[in-house]
Amino acid sequence: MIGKSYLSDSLQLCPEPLLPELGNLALDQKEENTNECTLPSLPEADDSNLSKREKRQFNKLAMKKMEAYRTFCKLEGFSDKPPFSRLPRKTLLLVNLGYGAVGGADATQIESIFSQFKGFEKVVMVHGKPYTFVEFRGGDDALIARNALHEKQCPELNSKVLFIEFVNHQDFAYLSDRVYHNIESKLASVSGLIYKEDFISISEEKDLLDNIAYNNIDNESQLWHTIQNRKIQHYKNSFDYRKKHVGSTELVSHHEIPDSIDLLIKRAQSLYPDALGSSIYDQVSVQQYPPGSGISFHADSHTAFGDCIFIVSLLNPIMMEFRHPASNSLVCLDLKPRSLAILSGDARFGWEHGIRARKSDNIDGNTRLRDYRWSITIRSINQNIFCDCKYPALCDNNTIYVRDIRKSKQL
Ligand SMILES: O=C(O)CCC(=O)C(=O)O
Ligand SMILES: [Fe+2]
Repeated sequence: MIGKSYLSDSLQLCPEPLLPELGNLALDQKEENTNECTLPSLPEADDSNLSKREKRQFNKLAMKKMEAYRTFCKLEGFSDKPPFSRLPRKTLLLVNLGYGAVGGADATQIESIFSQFKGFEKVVMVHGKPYTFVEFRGGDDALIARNALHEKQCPELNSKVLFIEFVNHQDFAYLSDRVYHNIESKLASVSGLIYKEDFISISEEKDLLDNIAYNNIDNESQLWHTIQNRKIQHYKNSFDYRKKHVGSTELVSHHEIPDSIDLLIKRAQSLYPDALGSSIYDQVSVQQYPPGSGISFHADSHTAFGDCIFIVSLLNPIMMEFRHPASNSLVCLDLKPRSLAILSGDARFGWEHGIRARKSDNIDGNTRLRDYRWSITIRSINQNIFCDCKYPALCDNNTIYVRDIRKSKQL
């Protein structure tokens, strides 16, 4: 299936693309002091060979295209710079085709169009939005599909003309994942990541919330730090977020690890002895995430902490994402309340993890509003303050700061 060009042969003599860079040009030019993408005046169809009818057709389409691009930018909040790429990317954005678009289509229809192209992976529709994302295995595959369909009439869609752009999938949370048929295959794609639901019971969760998490949260006691809108409390050993290290004396928490958290450590160690070993887990951070808050992508300091980190989630679910700079992969893991996530091996050292600061998560195409979520992150201390992993991009072993600490401790 190759779409027919939407205009007559005479117009096809125009240099490609037919609507030259309208979208990109339009969206690159932002007027100062407005939140909206502003678009330049429409290009004139000035080919003197064109009939009046063809000129009208051209202008009508140019107008439609501009409106679709503007709507997309507005709905996605790209007021500064639209996320379109001039280079081929594995993700295509169908700017004017979605649930809410005029002449909209459903996922099956779109899938049947794109699955005819090599490398097609999946269609991601966004509820209530007039655009759709289509993922391919790679940019080269996506390029072939775009060349065949962009600005062409699509016979399967009542001859609708599609406008298609490349986007970087990491700019859109709901694009992040590849297709995983089950949670096991998803976990297998992030080596060293272990995930277990119902790690604690409902009554244990309630006890942890009442006695540890809610404890003094509204009281501006010294114990709580606020970073990126989330509240943090440390036990036993504190973490200095500015220096990205443990051990800064003014921040050392003098609070012992409560028994109820100690119990979690023992349980996790007995369930996963291979991953957690017999290390001493003596750095605990309790964190509250109000809706809209998150934690930037990061790999926990390699030189501050030991080989394994684990996270117990409480109260409400949240989407955590894992990003692998070496392969540009992104994997989403919906962390359910009462679950346990263990980051060991590659998941600990070679992947970054993070939680986007937003008010909802997209779960299988549905928007789920966020609510308050708590977490307990448990780590051991890397006593040597040294790391020889194979991920220099994520490793702090050679930073001047870490070298200085080693020197000062004569390590
Ligand atoms: O709250 C979480 O689930 C993750 C926390 C985390 O990654 C960290 O504190 O380093
Ligand atoms: Fe972390």
